[in-house]
Amino acid sequence: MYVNTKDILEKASKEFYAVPAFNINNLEFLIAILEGAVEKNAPVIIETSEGAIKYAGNGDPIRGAKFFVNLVKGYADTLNIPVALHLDHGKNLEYIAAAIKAGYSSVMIDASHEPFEENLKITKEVVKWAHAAGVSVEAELGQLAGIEDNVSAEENVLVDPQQAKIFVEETGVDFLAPAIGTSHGAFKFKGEAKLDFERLEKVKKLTNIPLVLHGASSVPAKYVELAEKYGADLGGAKGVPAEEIKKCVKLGINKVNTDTDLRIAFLAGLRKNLTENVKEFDPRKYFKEGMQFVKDVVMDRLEFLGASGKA
Ligand SMILES: O=C(COP(=O)(O)O)N(O)CCCOP(=O)(O)O
Ligand SMILES: [Zn+2]
Repeated sequence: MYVNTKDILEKASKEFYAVPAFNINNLEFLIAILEGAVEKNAPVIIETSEGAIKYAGNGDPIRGAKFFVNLVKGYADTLNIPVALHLDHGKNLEYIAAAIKAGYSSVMIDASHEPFEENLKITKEVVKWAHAAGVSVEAELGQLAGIEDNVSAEENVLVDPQQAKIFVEETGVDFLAPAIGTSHGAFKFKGEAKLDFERLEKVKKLTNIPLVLHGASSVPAKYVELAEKYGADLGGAKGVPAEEIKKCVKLGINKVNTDTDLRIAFLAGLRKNLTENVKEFDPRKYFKEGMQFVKDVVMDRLEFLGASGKA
């Protein structure tokens, strides 16, 4: 069933587990994610960035947002697990408006690149707007480095826990993404993973709302190696070890953003399938292996985050 993200996350926050938020850009990832969540009897959050909405709507935010609401809501309403649809890294008010209007469960207003006061002001506005439409809101404090399509920043700026307390009180935001050292994409960390657990613990104590971990892909070696075996070049790919993510969940992370892991798993399956079936030209066949690998990553993540059986 199609639900509000806040309902999923408040339950997770109370019971100290986390729910993965998986990014999609197409039908195949959505099917693989939802079927994995059904198999694990788990709640799941589907999220689309502005880049995904632009891609699905061929540049038109209203078309792209409506496309995803109809696709996700249509599929979710036939299932007995809670499914929410979230706008990830909303920066452009046109996209945020399109998502709210189309019927997204929640939106992220990402004004983390702005000075604190400006981020607070913009977030407060969006919260008023979204809440009036029954839509919950995520915001970000501090900045993640790293690069994905539309989401990039030069360097990490870690969250200030005292600022987080003021920010949550003043804006009424429903869940918060504190930057604690992760980064987007497949090439995280120069050396060893370094997450600021102390800072995270302080933010949870001072805000007491569901928290979000961005840049949380683990970049599993098995899929990197398989993709490279069939011609990909992912040299130096490195993610967040699962154990570090589990520690973050214990300290109050309840939404875990995962995009890169699905991309690499799908890439490995697609490259393998196309190489081994040179005569195949039916996408319903040559996408299957990549979809299965995505489903495997989804089920593994639901398990280790403690979301399995929580539907
Ligand atoms: O936090 C994450 C994903 O982190 P990951 O790269 O570690 O999976 N996200 O918010 C996903 C951002 C995707 O943006 P785009 O569609 O523009 O490429
Ligand atoms: Zn992110």
